[in-house]
Amino acid sequence: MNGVYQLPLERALAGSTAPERAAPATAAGGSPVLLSLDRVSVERGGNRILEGLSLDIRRGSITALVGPSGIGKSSLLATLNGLLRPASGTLSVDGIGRLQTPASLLAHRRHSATVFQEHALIARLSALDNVLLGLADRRHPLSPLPWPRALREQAVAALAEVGLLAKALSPVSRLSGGERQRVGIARALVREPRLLLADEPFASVDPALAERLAGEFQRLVRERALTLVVVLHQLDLARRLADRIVGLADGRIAFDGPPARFDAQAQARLFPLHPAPAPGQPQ
Ligand SMILES: Nc1ncnc2c1ncn2[C@@H]1O[C@H](COP(=O)(O)OP(=O)(O)OP(=O)(O)O)[C@@H](O)[C@H]1O
Repeated sequence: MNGVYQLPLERALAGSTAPERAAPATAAGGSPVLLSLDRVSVERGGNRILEGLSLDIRRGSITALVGPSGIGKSSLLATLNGLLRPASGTLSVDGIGRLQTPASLLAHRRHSATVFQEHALIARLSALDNVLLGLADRRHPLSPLPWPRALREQAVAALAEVGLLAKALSPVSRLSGGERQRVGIARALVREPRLLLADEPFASVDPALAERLAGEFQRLVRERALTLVVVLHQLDLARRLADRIVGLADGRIAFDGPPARFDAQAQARLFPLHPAPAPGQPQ
């Protein structure tokens, strides 16, 4: 019998398996820096796409990365995750230092998790098994054994956290778009990351659900003392969700400030081909 079906779901329902929460983060402005980019340049396919980016990301903050399609937002996210090595410049992480050695990269990646636009789930596997994949680096890659009980309980707790416990054993192919996105979020949360990266996490859900999920991200950041960097195309949502907006244009940071300062002019500078709508018009 697959170990999945022996799960102590009742315990999770009673909340007894929920991991201990860290203390809530303090206000973003006064929090220590978690991650620091110093004159980072990034190349893809031999082309330089980001040039000399310097950026401090504070603990407990929510940063929205915005900018035209193809400008390098996903590449910047992959750089923050340590998946993409800068062509020049340095990335430093609190408690680890400069990410220069394989060991420092591994330590950073262990504390990071990414939510992807297309969920990157395996449709034939259950929601629970997909969440467990988020813990793939916590056991031997060739292990033929069922997942250890402690990891399965962690996965159940992560599904409970996003309100999907009832669908834990359903194949992902039978879940709605919003439910799949929740599985993707649970798969990131199960890693108990301190840095959560999200690449257009609301791209395939309707506007009402996007609002709700954005609210859940805010709650998770607050309750789990997470730091969130999220790539968003929906600018209105970026304004409501984030406490800081970083806009990319021409390979550089063209805007960096609170949502209140991301006005129509700032928006028009980032998106010159798409003039800002008149006040009251949808974006
Ligand atoms: N694996 C890759 N190999 C080569 N070039 C790539 C690769 N991935 C992305 N690029 C190129 O790097 C540039 C930046 O891409 P990236 O996906 O980071 O942009 P983006 O701002 O996230 O775009 P979008 O908003 O459309 O998702 C683009 O010109 C893209 O074609």
